[in-house]
Amino acid sequence: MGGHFGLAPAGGVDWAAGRPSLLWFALLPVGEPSISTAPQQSSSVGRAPQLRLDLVYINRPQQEANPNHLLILRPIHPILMEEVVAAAAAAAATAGHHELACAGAMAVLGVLLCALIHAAAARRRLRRAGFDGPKPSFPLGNLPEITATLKATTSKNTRAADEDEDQNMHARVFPYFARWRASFGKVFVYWLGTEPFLYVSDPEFLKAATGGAQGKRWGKPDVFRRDRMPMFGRGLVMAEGDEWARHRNVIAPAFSAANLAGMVGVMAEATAGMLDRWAQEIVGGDGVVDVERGVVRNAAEIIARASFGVGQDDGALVFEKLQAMQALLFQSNRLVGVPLARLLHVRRTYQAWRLGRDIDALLMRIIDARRRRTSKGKDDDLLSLLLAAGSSSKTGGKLLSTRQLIDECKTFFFGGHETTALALSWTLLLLAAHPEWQDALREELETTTGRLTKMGWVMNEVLRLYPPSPNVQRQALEDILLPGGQQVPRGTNMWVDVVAMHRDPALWGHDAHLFRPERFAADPPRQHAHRPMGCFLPFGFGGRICVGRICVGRNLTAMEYRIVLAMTLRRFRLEVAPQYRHAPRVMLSLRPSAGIQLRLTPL
Ligand code: HEM
Repeated sequence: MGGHFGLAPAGGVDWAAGRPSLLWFALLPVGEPSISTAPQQSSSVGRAPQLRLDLVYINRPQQEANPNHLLILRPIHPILMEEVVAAAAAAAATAGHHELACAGAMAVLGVLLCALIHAAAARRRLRRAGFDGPKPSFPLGNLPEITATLKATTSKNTRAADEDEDQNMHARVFPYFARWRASFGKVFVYWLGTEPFLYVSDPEFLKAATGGAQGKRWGKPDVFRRDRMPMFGRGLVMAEGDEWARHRNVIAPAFSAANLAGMVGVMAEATAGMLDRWAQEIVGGDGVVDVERGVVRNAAEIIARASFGVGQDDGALVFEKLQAMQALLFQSNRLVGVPLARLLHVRRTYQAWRLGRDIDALLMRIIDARRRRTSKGKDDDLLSLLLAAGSSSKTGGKLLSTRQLIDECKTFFFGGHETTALALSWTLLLLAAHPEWQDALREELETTTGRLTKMGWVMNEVLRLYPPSPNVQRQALEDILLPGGQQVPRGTNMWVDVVAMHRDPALWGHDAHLFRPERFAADPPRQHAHRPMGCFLPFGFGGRICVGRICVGRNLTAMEYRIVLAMTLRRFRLEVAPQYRHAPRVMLSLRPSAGIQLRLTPL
């Protein structure tokens, strides 16, 4: 893909005169003397070196009287080309009215062409490397098949979390992957728009591709970065390289067990409130409550209070706006990877941007207020711990900037509450369907003062069957050579199908679909001889894992899980309500899309 490509109006049409027809444009190689001589004027627009778009006005010697405008496009990554469109529009805004329209049309065409060239080249490289997969179309890739298969599956909700009915959970939440897996195996390539994704549900392949030194060759996919920017900013989830390592070093100690102990009170108080509301709700009724709604709301409140406090300053308002943003972003059914698809969601993007701006301003006020009073040591939330950590000698005195602190607060909120809430919600459902495990956990709570072993097994088993993060993604930062000789080209995304791996009978046995927490007693997932490493990935893998040598979220999740579950089991007996419909669905997370209705009987 060396050199440039030029877009020039064919047939001598002078589009600068305001009568361009997009169909007339032809792709011409630039660099031939007859075309690229004597540029009269050149404007380079774009914000980063790889985003260069040169609008070059040339005079062909043989067409002195009819100057053509030539747009030179460097073959850059198509996702970045959306930036180019924005930049081109900005540049064109300084020109006359019709020039604006022409520049816009040229830019759109340029983006599409660039994406087409890029996708075709990537497809060739992947096929050469031996990766097969369903045939994509341009510019949607395999999205039409994904949408059609999903539509055909959604009506098949079953009544309860009965294991036999749930045997095909993977095919229910990822019907397209199940179908392609049957044709192409556990590793194949599919396309979201013009973005190639290496689908992986084979732990051996995953280990070969990302284990050891290979791990550093993978980053977070660009294609999701922009979509998730309003949620995570440039916080830990999205940061890369040295910046990521620095953030992680500052943040990790704030999540230590000792620091989190100060949050037990917050968790217990919020949970008591939730249980009181449930107790009131069932008085005089049929005893049925949608526990998922309550648990999600409770977890959001806990993480907001634990992160930046909601009882003072503008905390409550930030919490409200973060929730509004989450609702907004969840609605969006984006055409991921499709060039220019963002332009179809302009209103929503604008709303998210405005909410983001308000949230940032409020958080900035909170941080400023904290900076003024940290010396008094009044607050024990994560924000204060981070402010304190930044000034400690252990971190080399490196403070996170206000901007970075804002992004981390948002990251904790979006990364931390829903995952924990979903783990708890699915747990309540499975315990309601398995009263013997409710009894076992109650007994453990009565008799044990230390480690709650059985509760640990239950948590692992729930995360295996219903992983709140049903997939983990990466993008190759460079060409990656696999031990078998295959090469994954730079820029290829990887989509690790956690649900498929967690429910694969070849990895977990013929009862893989059954709720059997005791399998984690005899068989800890990372130690069993016949089970490959990396077949249990609820928190991701490698350096970016949520639960790693340096813990980020696990301590908080584990503590909240224990507190909420213990308090709930002590207060109520749980049964699956007749109105419950089992409808697990992937909406970023793996959610019970019709809620979780349980009958609660006070104990
Ligand atoms: C059951 C609960 C949770 C689950 C299932 C979960 C899952 C995950 C997953 C799958 C990843 C991506 C890992 C990868 O790319 O390999 C991740 C990363 C992350 N999680 Fe969690 N998480 C949970 C709880 C939390 C909590 C409570 C917090 C913080 C308040 C949190 C903060 C983060 C952060 C900051 C990252 C990015 C780490 C990095 O890139 O270095 N998570 N989590």
